[in-house]
Amino acid sequence: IKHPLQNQWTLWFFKPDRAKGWEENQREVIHFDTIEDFWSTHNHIKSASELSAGCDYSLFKAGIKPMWEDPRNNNGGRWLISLDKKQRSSELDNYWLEVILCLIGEAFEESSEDICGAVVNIRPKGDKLSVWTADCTNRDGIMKIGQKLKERLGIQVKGSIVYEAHNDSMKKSGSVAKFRYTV
Ligand SMILES: CN(C)c1nc(=O)c2c([nH]1)N([C@@H]1O[C@H](COP(=O)(O)OP(=O)(O)O)[C@@H](O)[C@H]1O)CN2C
Repeated sequence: IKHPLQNQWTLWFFKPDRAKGWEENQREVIHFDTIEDFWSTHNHIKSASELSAGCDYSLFKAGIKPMWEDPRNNNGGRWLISLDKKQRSSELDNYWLEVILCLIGEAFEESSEDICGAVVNIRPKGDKLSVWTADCTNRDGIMKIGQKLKERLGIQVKGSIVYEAHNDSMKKSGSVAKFRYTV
């Protein structure tokens, strides 16, 4: 038999097509809930670093859409890890896999309840990884998740990851939303 995961997950792919709306460009790729099905998916789709500019992968708990407006997301926020251009070839794919393994492996213990999903954005100005949580006021849970992410990704630099509320990201002027927490 296959080894069941604690949660069911849906992988989404975003490809920017100006002829369609943002939401229409989010496509469900596959749904999985066993370790074996995760690995077979992971091994047969393009790696994040092979995607073209403007594309995203999103891995969210089944039933949660990878967008601010989903009821499970709209009071939440995201831990944001911004990479510089040269990290695409050296670290992006390893970081993305590690983030996925934290999610499906429930690495955040009791704070795993707050996890909604994770996103990787492939962008010319620098790729981004984010982990979305359900409640931007749950400081303890958010800090536990941030600490664990830094530890698992081996990120040493203080202040290198920031937590933004989706409400701030939605309204951001320019490219930087103000952040609520950092580790
Ligand atoms: C339901 N809905 C429309 C909607 N719902 C959403 O949840 C949502 C959007 N729209 N997003 C749109 O993409 C632009 C780029 O953000 P980016 O995160 O790709 O980052 P870049 O600026 O391309 O680096 C955002 O400015 C926003 O327009 C982003 N986003 C998450």
